[in-house]
Amino acid sequence: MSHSDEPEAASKVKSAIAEVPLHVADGFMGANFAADLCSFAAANEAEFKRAVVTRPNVARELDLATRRSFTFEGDLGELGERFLERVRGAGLFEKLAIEPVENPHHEFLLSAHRDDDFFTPHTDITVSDNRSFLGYDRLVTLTYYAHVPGARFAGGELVMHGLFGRGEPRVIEPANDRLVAFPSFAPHEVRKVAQPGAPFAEARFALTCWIGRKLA
Ligand SMILES: O=C(O)CCC(=O)C(=O)O
Ligand SMILES: [Fe+2]
Repeated sequence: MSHSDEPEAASKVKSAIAEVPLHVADGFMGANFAADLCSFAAANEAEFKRAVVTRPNVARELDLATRRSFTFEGDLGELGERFLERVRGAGLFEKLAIEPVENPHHEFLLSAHRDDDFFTPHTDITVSDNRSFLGYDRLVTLTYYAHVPGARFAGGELVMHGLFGRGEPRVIEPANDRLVAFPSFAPHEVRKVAQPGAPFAEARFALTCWIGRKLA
């Protein structure tokens, strides 16, 4: 490559990384699974706790200015197995152009966003000072959305941001039975949900599954 090619080559790299890969699959699990997930969440309402955040040197912290929602960190039982079975056959690493990992680690989080809940822009990775907290490096984030028919909520869109503030934000509705997959390093946010007075059972439920590589 001649010296004069460099500026153009550099700008290609920058535009290539401004938009990160994203895969959206509607009807990913089927209506029965979505309904089962909503029933499971409703039956376990008492086990949902205020969501926490991780930051350098702090493994878990309540920070309601950054993240406001409720999360269930217990065992999902057969729902987790059903989900993973479908994920394994879906070629999601390939769809995101990420090298698949042998024997990956999976982590689940079931969340409920209710009235006024949100998650400000963030990435799902841990680096340097907080890398050891999880015991694995997150590579792929999956979010699967479910809510009961007629759930009264507005907002709650997932917004994918370009890297370094570049590119156009991509706005994805949390449609029932929709899967969204993206590299865990991608900045994203959950816009505020509005559902004044709605019961827990009508929350915007999301099953997040992180797939990653175990730390050596
Ligand atoms: O619920 C969503 O749409 C995404 C949640 C999220 O970003 C997370 O749990 O890290
Ligand atoms: Fe996230």
